[in-house]
Amino acid sequence: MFERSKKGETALLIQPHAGGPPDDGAVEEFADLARSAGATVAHMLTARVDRPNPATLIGSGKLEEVKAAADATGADLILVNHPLSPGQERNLEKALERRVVDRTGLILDIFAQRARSHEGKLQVELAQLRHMATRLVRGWTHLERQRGGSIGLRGPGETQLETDRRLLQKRVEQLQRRLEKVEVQRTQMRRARVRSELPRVALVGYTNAGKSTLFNALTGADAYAADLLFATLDPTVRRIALPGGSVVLADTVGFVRDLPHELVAAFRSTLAEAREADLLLHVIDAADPLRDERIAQVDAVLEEIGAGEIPQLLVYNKIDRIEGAQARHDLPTDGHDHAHPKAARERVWLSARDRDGLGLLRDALGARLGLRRVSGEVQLPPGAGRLRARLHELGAVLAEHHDEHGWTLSLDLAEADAARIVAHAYGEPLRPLLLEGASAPT
Ligand SMILES: Nc1nc2c(ncn2[C@@H]2O[C@H](COP(=O)(O)OP(=O)(O)OP(=O)(O)O)[C@@H](O)[C@H]2O)c(=O)[nH]1
Repeated sequence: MFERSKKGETALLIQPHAGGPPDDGAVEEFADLARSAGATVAHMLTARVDRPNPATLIGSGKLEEVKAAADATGADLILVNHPLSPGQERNLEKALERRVVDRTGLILDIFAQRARSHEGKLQVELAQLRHMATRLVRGWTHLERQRGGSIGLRGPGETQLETDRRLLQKRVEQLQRRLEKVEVQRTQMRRARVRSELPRVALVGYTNAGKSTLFNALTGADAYAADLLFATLDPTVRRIALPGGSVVLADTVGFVRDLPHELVAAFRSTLAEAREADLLLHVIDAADPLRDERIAQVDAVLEEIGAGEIPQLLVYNKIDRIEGAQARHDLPTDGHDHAHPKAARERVWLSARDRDGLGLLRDALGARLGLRRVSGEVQLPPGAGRLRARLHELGAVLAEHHDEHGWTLSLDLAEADAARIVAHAYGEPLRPLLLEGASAPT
């Protein structure tokens, strides 16, 4: 649905900052975002804005400097790492004679490129239209047409910009109705999963940390992973089998620092996967020099979406990129380190790409979720053929004996599977039989 520009645009980046020196991490992250949208970064400028200019955000001297740098580097797009009002955006475009896109516009563009599911596409289109609606005012210069640019205009942009507000409003309403329907379906699916009583685990983490790669490694699914930001836009949900039973694993959207509020709202149903999880697997790029900052930024977003209190297991991924690093499992430390309050959290160090350390993660997950195995003997009446077949399918049958009363089965299986199969599919009476003979958890 969303086409990438054939030829990458050349962008000049502006990093506004107040007081003190500019934050290098923020500048680098913004450059990553720009590249992720398909732009070539020609130049970066910082601009001190202690007292933001209401018309153009940056002062007139800086504006001249930006214009000169843009001319010298042949930049055809200006990206500003700060929210711009529609008026500021317009004034800057006029002064710089180039298209200007703010941070939210850039992130929306990336989301538009990466949306995979029907719901994800609807969510992005709605967020883009809302962002755009405020900019549809008289005097729009349509610079993008003359210059053939595309960042910030992909998705619905090309056609909707030329329509009037009434049409835009109609489309917004239509999208809202469709989304409501999809959200109802998603909620029903989630409820069904809750009823299945399986523990729910959600992968969260800074964008590009390796969530999709880990999801694929754990599920064997061939979901899309790319060395670009936001490869994951739509959560993929799968059941995975652990030694002590099954859990439901959800992949979620990659987080960035200061996720624009429009996007948090647009992705509320997607983010609900994280909010409603029993445990979060917080995936971290262990080789990222800014990894501690990233952890704090993800924690801040989790806090914002109401998932701040959900227990986490930290997964330090990409150990193959750290010399001498080996897969390992650090149990949570009891002593509370005040300088690093999060230092006490449980961690697993692994490489999702090389599938190194996955066993440690599976065991840690099982232990953390209290997954246990049960074993014992159970007698099945002759009519319980389906249950017997199901138990065989699960590999739960160690031995069996058949006589005129039916089957006597010697079983070993996950407690959750036992409870689920027996209680839900075949009626309560069989449950005590199985659990009576249960051995101590392994
Ligand atoms: N060296 C190395 N690279 C990895 C590892 N895991 C993932 N990657 C790479 O990191 C990049 C990002 O991986 P993804 O799985 O798409 O990351 P993500 O967290 O899902 O990204 P978003 O969707 O942007 O949030 C890809 O190029 C992966 O191949 C790893 O263990 N080692």
